[in-house]
Amino acid sequence: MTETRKPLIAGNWKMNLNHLEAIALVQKLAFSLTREQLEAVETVVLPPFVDIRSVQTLVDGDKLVIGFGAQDLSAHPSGAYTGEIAGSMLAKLGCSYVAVGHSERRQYHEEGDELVAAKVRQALNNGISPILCVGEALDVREAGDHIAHSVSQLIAAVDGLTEEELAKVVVAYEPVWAIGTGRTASAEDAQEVIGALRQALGEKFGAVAERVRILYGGSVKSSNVAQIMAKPDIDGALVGGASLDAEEFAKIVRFPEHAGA
Ligand SMILES: O=C(CO)COP(=O)(O)O
Repeated sequence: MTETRKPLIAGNWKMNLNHLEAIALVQKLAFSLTREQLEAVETVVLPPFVDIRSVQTLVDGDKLVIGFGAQDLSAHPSGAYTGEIAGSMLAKLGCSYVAVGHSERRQYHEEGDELVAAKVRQALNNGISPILCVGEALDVREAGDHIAHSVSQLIAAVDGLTEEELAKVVVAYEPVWAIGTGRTASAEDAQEVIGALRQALGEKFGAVAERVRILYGGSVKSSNVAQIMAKPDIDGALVGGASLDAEEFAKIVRFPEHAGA
């Protein structure tokens, strides 16, 4: 974390919580966090598509300083793509962010680098910041190729963007072996890869790389977030399981207050 990039804590709910449960969670979150805390740390939820309209109504109605977005979007602008959701539809709902290239999409829906790049393009074309997820599986890490693998996923997805577009991208380093396993990467391991990601962006795009926020994701909890956030290149967290509990998620957002952690 550095003074120049605002910390971002985003909760990826995955396929959990219906729209009523979504309202309840966001309300609890709003009660648990002060305006100062929400202004110090940008706080975002990524609910399932069907919850977004309800979350939008609550956030707008109560003027909450909580952002929201989606977990995926179509690579196409509109048309005969049954079951898909266009970036323009998400923009109309007030989404500020959309996760792109999450390892669960790459793994279970066979999303490759080309498709991920097209989704990044669609997000930016609609004024939405993609949260671009990259990260290696266990076999890749054991082979010592985790940096090359993650850098390659990143560069493939941002190739061709302008500096101005890149500045709107949020990157999330999520090692697959740390997702939902309770096995968090050490803060040093996360910094190693995230530092390399920023360096690769710097080599390709120049100084704008210093403005790109790069998050860590994988078993982040209130008990480990402060150590992770203490690293210079880590600007926030993409939180899965722990974001489904309002009190725990609020504790994560309050990481600057975790004394001496
Ligand atoms: O995949 C993740 C967030 O996108 C991380 O999930 P967990 O926090 O449940 O490990």
